[in-house]
Amino acid sequence: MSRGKVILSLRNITKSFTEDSKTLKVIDGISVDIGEEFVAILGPSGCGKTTLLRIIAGLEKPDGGEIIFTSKDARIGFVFQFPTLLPWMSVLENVALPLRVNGLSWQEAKERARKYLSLVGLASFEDFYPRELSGGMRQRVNLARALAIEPVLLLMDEPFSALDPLTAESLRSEVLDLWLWGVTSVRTILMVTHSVDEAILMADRVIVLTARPAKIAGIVDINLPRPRDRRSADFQALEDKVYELISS
Ligand SMILES: Nc1ncnc2c1ncn2[C@@H]1O[C@H](COP(=O)(O)OP(=O)(O)OP(=O)(O)O)[C@@H](O)[C@H]1O
Repeated sequence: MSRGKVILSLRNITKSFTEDSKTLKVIDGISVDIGEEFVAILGPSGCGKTTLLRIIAGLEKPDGGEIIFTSKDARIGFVFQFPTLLPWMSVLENVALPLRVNGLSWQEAKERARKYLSLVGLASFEDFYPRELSGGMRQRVNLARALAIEPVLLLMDEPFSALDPLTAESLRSEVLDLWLWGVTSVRTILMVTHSVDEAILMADRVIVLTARPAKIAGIVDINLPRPRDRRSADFQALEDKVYELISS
């Protein structure tokens, strides 16, 4: 059961890729309702997690099935594993550019960009260039750029996996705080991860996918209060449950 009102329904999504006349079935009938919640998607390497996110984002077309956005405003933000910033543009311009493309004037776009840079703690770095920033700061810019389009749904594809452990940990709690405090437009987060720990630490529900072609192996509800304690017996019991599904 999704939490809050359903904002996105996936109905029997299927997808294959054909290369050199060989067909690779990647997604094999995924159906799930997603509400106003934080959902983590876990699954073996190469099972089709990124493909599923790309299908939801409209970057890839499914072969079959339906994606239904119930909200009239279906704006989607996307945070990739590696920040895709333009090296010749400043931090401010990188965040402002998609807004400009969406029809805002440069002045409006820059004002909005400043707001989101400040939310991710980069207010004083707007004139820096991507090469002058650490990996964690670049990922913050990436996040600000995704948030600045004021999406209802935020898709994140392994957003913390290229960062050192300490930076990853602080960015995880910042993302969670921004979402929990409701200071952005984001109501729903869908995050692909390889980490069971990260999924249970952050999400309301964890969707476990099977090996390719991906089907849903099971969905685990994470009803732990936040901030969560990794050392608690409840956390560890949930880890066991998720690992069981992964190896089933
Ligand atoms: N555009 C494409 N053309 C052909 N094959 C593709 C394409 N995109 C993905 N694939 C293949 O589909 C399969 C699933 O890829 P996908 O990136 O969705 O998996 P993943 O679960 O996100 O992987 P990982 O955990 O390693 O990040 C892989 O075998 C990949 O090589």
